[in-house]
Amino acid sequence: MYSNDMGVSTLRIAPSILSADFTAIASAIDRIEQSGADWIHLDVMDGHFVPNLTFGPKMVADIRKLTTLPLDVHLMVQNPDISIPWYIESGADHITFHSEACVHAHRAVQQIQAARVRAGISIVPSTPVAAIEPLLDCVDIVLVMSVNPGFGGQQFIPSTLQKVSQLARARDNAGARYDIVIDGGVNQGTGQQLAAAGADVLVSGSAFFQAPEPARFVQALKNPGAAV
Ligand SMILES: O=C(CO)[C@H](O)[C@H](O)COP(=O)(O)O
Ligand SMILES: [Fe+2]
Repeated sequence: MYSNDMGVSTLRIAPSILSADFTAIASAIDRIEQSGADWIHLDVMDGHFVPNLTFGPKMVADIRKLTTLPLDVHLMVQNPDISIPWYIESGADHITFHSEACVHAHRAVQQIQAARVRAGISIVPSTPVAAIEPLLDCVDIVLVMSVNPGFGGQQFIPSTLQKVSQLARARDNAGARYDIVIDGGVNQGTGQQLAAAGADVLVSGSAFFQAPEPARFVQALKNPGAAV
């Protein structure tokens, strides 16, 4: 559920800099900090796993110097085990990689956690939750893609909601501890549905950077249904 005993929202918001102006990254980080958001989501794309390229570990290290907010690195790269050490070194707090891109996913989770970084596993819209079931007792984050990865500003895929409920139920039944993070097409409408289904963290790129008042936007996502 997305509120605690005191009725305070426990939903966390992770703006993605994918929709920021990369020539003005410090001002984008400032916008995120001023908004009251919880994490900064950093989309690393390699042009192979997804048909787009973004940035690498230097950008993550440079952003690390600007903020103490948790840096949530989303690796959309083939064979992430090769590059995981680069992102550990660059100061990431969380490293999430794709199940579809990594043969030895369990080993990659151990590699990340051995560096005291939170480890996440992600699935694209066509991958079922069952594909990552053997990892659910050891990961810190499950990132469910609600669009096909590669680009911001796409439309939310509704079948994601069922995956979120399935993951929330599986966690309760097993006493596991992962955060359920949803990435792609999040806005106030889809955010409300995702919160009700059991999401813990909402990533928002285009909607966050288009919002005229980022702090108001973050509050509205955290408190679905409330007038803010
Ligand atoms: O991983 C991603 C794309 O692959 C981005 O994090 C995601 O798409 C966020 O952008 P938006 O909120 O505009 O959908
Ligand atoms: Fe992402």
